Amino acid sequence: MTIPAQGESAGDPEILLKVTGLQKHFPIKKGLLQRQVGAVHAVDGIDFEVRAGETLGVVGESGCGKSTMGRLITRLLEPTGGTVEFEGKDITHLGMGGMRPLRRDVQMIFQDPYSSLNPRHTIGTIVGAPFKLQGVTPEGGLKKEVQRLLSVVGLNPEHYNRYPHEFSGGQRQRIGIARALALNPKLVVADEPVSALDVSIQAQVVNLLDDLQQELGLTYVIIAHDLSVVRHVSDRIAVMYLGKIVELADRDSLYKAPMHPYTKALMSAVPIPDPRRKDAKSERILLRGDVPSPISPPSGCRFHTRCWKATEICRTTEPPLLELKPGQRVACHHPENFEDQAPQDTVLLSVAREAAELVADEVLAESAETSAAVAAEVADAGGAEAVSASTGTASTGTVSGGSAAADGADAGQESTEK
Ligand SMILES: Nc1ncnc2c1ncn2[C@@H]1O[C@H](COP(=O)(O)OP(=O)(O)OP(=O)(O)O)[C@@H](O)[C@H]1O
Repeated sequence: MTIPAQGESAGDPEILLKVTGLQKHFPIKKGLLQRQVGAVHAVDGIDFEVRAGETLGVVGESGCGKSTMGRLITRLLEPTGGTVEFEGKDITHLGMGGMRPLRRDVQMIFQDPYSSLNPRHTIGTIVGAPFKLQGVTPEGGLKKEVQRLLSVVGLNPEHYNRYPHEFSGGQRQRIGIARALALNPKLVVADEPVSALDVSIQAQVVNLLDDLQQELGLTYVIIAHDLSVVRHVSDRIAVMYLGKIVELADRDSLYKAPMHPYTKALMSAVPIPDPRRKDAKSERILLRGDVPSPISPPSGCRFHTRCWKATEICRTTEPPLLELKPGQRVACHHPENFEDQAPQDTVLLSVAREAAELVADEVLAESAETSAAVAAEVADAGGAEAVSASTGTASTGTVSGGSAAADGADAGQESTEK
């Protein structure tokens, strides 16, 4: 599968889904007259595209708006603002009739295989329901097609007449997948498809999704709260925080050199097995507190209340999502592994100083070292970016303000020189 570079033209046939300025504000109503007194800014202006045949992973902590985004792009929810285009057609406000053909092309797999299947229906009825709803009779008859779908997802077609409670969690999720595949969709949105399953079963279901993609040429948007699930299956990853996309990059760039501090924090929460580092002590970035309320999100950069790099500009000015490196978009004034976007702003906010206490010195040092290593690589490639990336190192040193970070920056410098 070849994926074209980012930023291609809007009419690109490779782009299956295009989302522009998408918003969902849930009104908060009070009193007898149910007057609107506020709104939950669940999704607050996001832009991205999904290319045919790719897997876009969407990650972020609970409450960041991932499920709402999934429901908006499958049109299970009506957006408050922005547009959704599917195969170049604006589907943002299509009514029931207009959506009918699209329901075949876009399917959703839900998180909870226990509650998403009707316990009173046999799996034959459940998997066959999409045909009935669309008024389609499959070639060879409904029963035969349902049995074929069951075997495609690795279930015994003879179990056609059994009920959901007779299956394990992993098997039930396979039933959900068979139902989603029934009408041969183009796009499948999977909302936390494995988080309700045992860890040992999770890999099986993720592998099944991967195999089905190869066989059927599916396009996926896979939503997960951490990076461990999407890591192996995604071509690109969007990181969401409080209703916004803060970083969107191809998988390898994101893992090699995350640019948003939030991405870095999410990544440090997932231990990555690396035999070369088996003796190294694993350091983690701890995020203080919960995601702030989406009813009144923080001003400027929404992550500034938990970020160890936050300065005044982060509190006052919202950073736009910019493509700072090819294939890597980030919304940050002081990105990791890259040139500082607001180098004049060096005084840390007090919240950032407190957050830095939670970020181990070793992490800050390692952060500086990675920045320098990336700078060296870019320099090897002969890009002018090298200069900026080393400035990024300096910025990490500035942020921590401590000697450890300065040492880290030095260590990084050393590794650049080597
Ligand atoms: N129907 C609704 N009415 C009001 N608020 C809602 C509604 N659905 C979601 N929200 C709120 O919108 C915000 C985003 O929720 P959403 O479920 O999209 O987040 P999420 O990142 O998917 O989290 P989780 O992984 O916990 O599902 C949350 O604060 C949630 O409480």
